[in-house]
Amino acid sequence: MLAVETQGLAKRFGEVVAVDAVDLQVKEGTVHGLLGPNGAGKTTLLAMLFGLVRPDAGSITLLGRTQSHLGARNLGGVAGFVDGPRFYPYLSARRNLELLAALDGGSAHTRIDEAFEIAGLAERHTDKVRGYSLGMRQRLGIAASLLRDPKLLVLDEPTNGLDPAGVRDIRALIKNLTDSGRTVLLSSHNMTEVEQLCGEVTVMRAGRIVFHGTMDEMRAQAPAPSYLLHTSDNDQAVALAASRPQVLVDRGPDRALLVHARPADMDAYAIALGKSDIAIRGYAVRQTSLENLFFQLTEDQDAIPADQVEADLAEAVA
Ligand SMILES: Nc1ncnc2c1ncn2[C@@H]1O[C@H](COP(=O)(O)OP(=O)(O)OP(=O)(O)O)[C@@H](O)[C@H]1O
Repeated sequence: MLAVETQGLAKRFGEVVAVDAVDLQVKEGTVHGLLGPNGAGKTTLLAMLFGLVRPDAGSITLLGRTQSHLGARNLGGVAGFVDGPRFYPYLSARRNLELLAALDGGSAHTRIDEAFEIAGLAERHTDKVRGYSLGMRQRLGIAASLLRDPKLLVLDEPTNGLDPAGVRDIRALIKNLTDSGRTVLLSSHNMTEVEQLCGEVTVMRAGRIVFHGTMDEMRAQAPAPSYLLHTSDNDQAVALAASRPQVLVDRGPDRALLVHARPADMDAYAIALGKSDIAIRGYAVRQTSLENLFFQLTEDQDAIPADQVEADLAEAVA
């Protein structure tokens, strides 16, 4: 059963094609990452799911109900936020949730205390939202979504702009929520975040889907990671790599070498450097293999169909 299914979904703003014939499939009970760089069309796609933006073409089915002409009216079981949650800053967090619960009706008001508890805001529920940090506002946004006891939670870049502690707290909160079997659709431009939280992923570029699959399928397609290496003798280090086809070495920034290699090949190369009396003075992962794949998928100049990208990657890996 699919929690979200779109078919041929499209939206353009004047000359800009924001979303282009997107078939998105999110399985029930999964945490699904919608990944893409700025401007890929994630927010527009999510706004269409909520009925906040009217599609030019295509259909949307949420929790088995087709939404194409119903707009925002038929969102039972669906909650979340697009483009950041919004609250009345001059009211307390509790008053904000009370107003939202009153709008939602039903049993929403009985979940207010629990929502504050889950979001880690129980101590601060009487504070005015004006005094909340960005991270607390994001958590309040998630608390507000929980009032609906949603089956499907849609979160648009919930860690955007947060400091490292804020990012950690939101990720921990999302992890907790997903343990309870909800479907979560999470948009992000951060590969590591999606890797940590999601089992499945859809990657968008310029309004189109360029990858869809499980994280394991993505890992299997990913190219080698890249490393920055500082050595005592770069010329000799480059010469040593010449006899190792699995290790590609370029000159990197700040007199570092940029090395592309699978971890086992990198280990063997590092050992060989030591045996040749070449000291390693610095060693850092520059991009993980998944980050490299993300850049490959999203940064090429010309639009390449998803099946072509996948075929190219499979060939490169083989
Ligand atoms: N209301 C609008 N009017 C005109 N253009 C828009 C509008 N909303 C989005 N766009 C354009 O549509 C494209 C997709 O934008 P969108 O915000 O959906 O991408 P995104 O992946 O969410 O990126 P970001 O992470 O920067 O929000 C961009 O080129 C954007 O400039």
